[in-house]
Amino acid sequence: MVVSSAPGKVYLFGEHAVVYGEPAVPCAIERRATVTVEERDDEALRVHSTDLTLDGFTVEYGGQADDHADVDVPERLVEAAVGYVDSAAAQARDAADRPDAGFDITIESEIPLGAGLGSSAAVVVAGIDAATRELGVELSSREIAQRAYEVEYEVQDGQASRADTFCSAVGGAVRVEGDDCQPIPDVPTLPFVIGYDGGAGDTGELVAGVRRLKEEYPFAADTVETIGDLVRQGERALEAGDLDELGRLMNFNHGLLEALGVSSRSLDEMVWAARESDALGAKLTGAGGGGCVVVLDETEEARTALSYTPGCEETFRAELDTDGVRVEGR
Ligand SMILES: Nc1ncnc2c1ncn2[C@@H]1O[C@H](COP(=O)(O)OP(=O)(O)OP(=O)(O)O)[C@@H](O)[C@H]1O
Ligand SMILES: C[C@@](O)(CCO)CC(=O)[O-]
Ligand SMILES: [Mg+2]
Repeated sequence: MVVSSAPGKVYLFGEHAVVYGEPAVPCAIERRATVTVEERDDEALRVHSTDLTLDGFTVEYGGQADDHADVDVPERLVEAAVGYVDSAAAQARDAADRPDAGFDITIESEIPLGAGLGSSAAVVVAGIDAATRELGVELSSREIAQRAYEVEYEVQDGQASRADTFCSAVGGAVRVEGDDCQPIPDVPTLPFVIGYDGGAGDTGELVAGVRRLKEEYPFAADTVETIGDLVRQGERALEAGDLDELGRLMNFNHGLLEALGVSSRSLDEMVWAARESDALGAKLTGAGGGGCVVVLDETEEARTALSYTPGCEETFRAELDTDGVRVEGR
């Protein structure tokens, strides 16, 4: 039995545009998905997730068994979850050259689902790490990132960047532009506050929506390029440790994401509440459509303002996590 964990992330800048080759800067946060993997005697896969909803679910298929046991959550959610886990298991079998290996997989995650904090990438990265180790193979974090990217690419219908998976695998703040993925050394302390509206967006659908908009309106394609310019400027601010400028650029980035149609009323309300509390900057994070905003604020004011915002269900501080994927136990 092997237990591995991997962090979720927020985007300082650049989500969506990164899918089209522009640079992006995601930062790993101290909220983790933990995946326990135990090899089985048969070829089946049994997936148990304790927190997909309050009650969780168990599903077993392949081999002898092919049933959905204790399914107390919508079938659609179970199918989406199984898509990622199934594909992560296939990557582990491939890496270990054990095409017939079966697994019992248990997922425990502190990362809200579909909320822009990279739950899918964290589950896949931790899952590949634990399953390969269980089969006696140790991959580097870059190899895990590559395989996890292949999973997201497959499940998101060929529309995924390397950003979430690379960030979750290596931890810290990273820069991703096309195939080029690099850790960013010496980042200043980034006082992140997260506001969560309790909702979710479907990453695959939101990415497809931006693609359609880009095809229909040339100025939407220009907006994507503008986000790339903004990210390059943001990288200079990050290097200089200029938090005021980072905040201004986050606000600008939110406006551009809003123009691309991936914000929502509750995300906008949280962004405005944070701005009015004099936070340095605020934007949605991840695919959007609902879920989380990330706020840069050194005080507790933004958090208080968010907690009084009708659409906001939960707030928390998010410290940068310098650890990527790691083994928690055997
Ligand atoms: N605890 C979990 N157990 C099982 N599957 C999970 C779990 N957490 C996430 N997933 C899988 O990841 C999917 C959510 O991924 P999606 O990419 O839509 O959102 P996200 O990764 O949370 O946000 P974003 O990609 O915007 O950062 C879920 O539908 C499910 O398939
Ligand atoms: C929207 C997106 O840019 C980030 C989702 O967290 C999609 C991706 O990079 O694959
Ligand atoms: Mg995701």
